Amino acid sequence: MASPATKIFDDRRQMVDACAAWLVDRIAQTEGRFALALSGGSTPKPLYALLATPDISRRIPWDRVHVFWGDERFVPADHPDNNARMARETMLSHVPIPPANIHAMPTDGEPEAAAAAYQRTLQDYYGASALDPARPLFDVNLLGMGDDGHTASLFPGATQLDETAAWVVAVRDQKPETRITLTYPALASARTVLFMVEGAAKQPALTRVFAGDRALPAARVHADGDLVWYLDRSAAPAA
Ligand SMILES: O=C1O[C@H](COP(=O)(O)O)[C@@H](O)[C@H](O)[C@H]1O
Repeated sequence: MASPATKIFDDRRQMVDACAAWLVDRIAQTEGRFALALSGGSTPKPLYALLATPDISRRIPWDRVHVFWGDERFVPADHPDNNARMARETMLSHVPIPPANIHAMPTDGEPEAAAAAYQRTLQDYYGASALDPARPLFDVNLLGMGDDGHTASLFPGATQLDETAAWVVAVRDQKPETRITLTYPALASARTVLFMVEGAAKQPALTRVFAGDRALPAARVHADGDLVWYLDRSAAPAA
């Protein structure tokens, strides 16, 4: 990876504060609809909770914000592992976002059909079935990274890493649950891709990602616009 923009914070609190402030500004500076792709897992929870606090939430024009997900565990919407449930509980149910602006991944029926349905949702929003790098799908795509270097539900060695046509695919070979994930072309279609990574457990993988080790899925993410890493000091790559 060629010199990613990296911001390193002393701790998680500082990282989350900075990320929220940046996001609020970015939404304010954007005219019309604002498409925000969310990640799941544990890392973004404090960010979502902060965005829902009255002081921050009132500065966000929620009626203009549309939320999507980069990936989802294929479990019922009320399951504790459901990424959209986490975002609803920490943020979306506490802010005045119109329900029609919440575009969760479906998790019923067959995973492949659900992935195809979500691709149609994205294409309807985008207004085209082919991505144009000059007109990104997302204003901001928030991503996380697992200890093994996975991002969204793109895991090391998975066949989905090679997908170049579909925007959304099913991931059947991960345990314990099947997943749905955006593919690299869709993840890249963003004015800003912002990774948030925290904790010493991620430092070894992050060191490899920053060294350009393409075996780790996070290392292969590009952005049509900017790609930025927000890290806490314990996750920061070894020099
Ligand atoms: O499984 C997932 O893991 C990654 C990283 O999660 P974290 O708990 O280590 O923060 C997350 O970005 C992804 O959305 C999620 O489905």
